[in-house]
Amino acid sequence: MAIHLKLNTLYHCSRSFGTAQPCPSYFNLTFFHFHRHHYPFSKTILKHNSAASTVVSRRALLSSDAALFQDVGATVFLITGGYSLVSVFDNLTHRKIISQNLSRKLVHIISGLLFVAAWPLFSASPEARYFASLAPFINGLRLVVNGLSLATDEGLIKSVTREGKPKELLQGPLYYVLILALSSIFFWRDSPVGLLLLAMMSGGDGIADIMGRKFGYVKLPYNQKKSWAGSISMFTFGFLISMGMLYYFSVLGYFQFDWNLTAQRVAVVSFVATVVESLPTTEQIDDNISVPLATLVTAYLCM
Ligand SMILES: C/C(=C\COP(=O)(O)O)CCC[C@H](C)CCC[C@H](C)CCCC(C)C
Ligand SMILES: Nc1ccn([C@@H]2O[C@H](COP(=O)(O)OP(=O)(O)O)[C@@H](O)[C@H]2O)c(=O)n1
Repeated sequence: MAIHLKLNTLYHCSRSFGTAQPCPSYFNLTFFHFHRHHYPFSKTILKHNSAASTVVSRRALLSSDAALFQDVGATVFLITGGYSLVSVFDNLTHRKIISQNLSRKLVHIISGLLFVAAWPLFSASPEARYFASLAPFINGLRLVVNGLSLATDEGLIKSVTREGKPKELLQGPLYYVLILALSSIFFWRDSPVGLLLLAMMSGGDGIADIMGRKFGYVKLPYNQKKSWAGSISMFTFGFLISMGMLYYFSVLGYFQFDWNLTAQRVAVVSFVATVVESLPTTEQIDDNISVPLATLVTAYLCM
């Protein structure tokens, strides 16, 4: 009789615990399935395996608890951070230190980039991505409740809308947080596509607005509402932020890149996203949908 040890879910948590060790997903604890085969095995070996499996299962349970606490802590940090960010910019707008438009754009840039930068705080458990998505989903709920005027959070409305109308929360800001949530679920730390998508939406598109409003005297020939300064800024900063994000995650061990090839590919992705953002289609489709979509398709085709 042979013992065939089948571990249900084993996840190597190199980062979370500093050493590569088996770490099960906490909701999908490792269940040891013993399949008895008809091979001669002495009781001693059976006892040894049984004792060993008890040790491993205890360690697995401990590491799964640690992973759960780690993910809950990181989620609380993100949610708290999101609320704090909005209230800081509400304060700055209220005290007229910055304009409402600049406040919205800085929240647009900072929230998305810090959200992604915080992904390594989560454990290596398969469920970690869902915990991370809670922060944008909870903010989305907040945007819907205030956008439908079921509640009135003046600070939120002032710091993330153009004209201070609650209904505005149901457009750009809501699409934005939904893209954050979906990117963490479908791409997470497993694919550079999600990083590029958020770098272009948060960093590139956000900076295009700031630079375009400030220096956008020369308009684009095909779109009088957008300018060369805005688009060139989107391409340049979108590229740099994307490369910075890829470098950050590669230093943490999530990816390894051929940087020359990657730079060329990211340049193509940034260019396509910039062209899409410059098109006169904002009335039909929000930039917070068109830019991530263009980035996603181009990154899939060339990354
Ligand atoms: C203002 C925003 C989008 C509007 O975009 P646009 O219409 O100008 O193109 C961003 C809305 C952000 C949201 C209210 C808060 C999101 C917080 C995020 C999920 C978590 C950030 C955590 C970090 C540690 C600060
Ligand atoms: N490529 C771009 C993007 C924005 N902008 C400037 O930024 C303003 C807001 O751009 P937008 O309509 O894309 O703003 P959001 O939809 O991102 O909030 C535009 O009206 C332009 O003044 C630009 O000049 N060039």
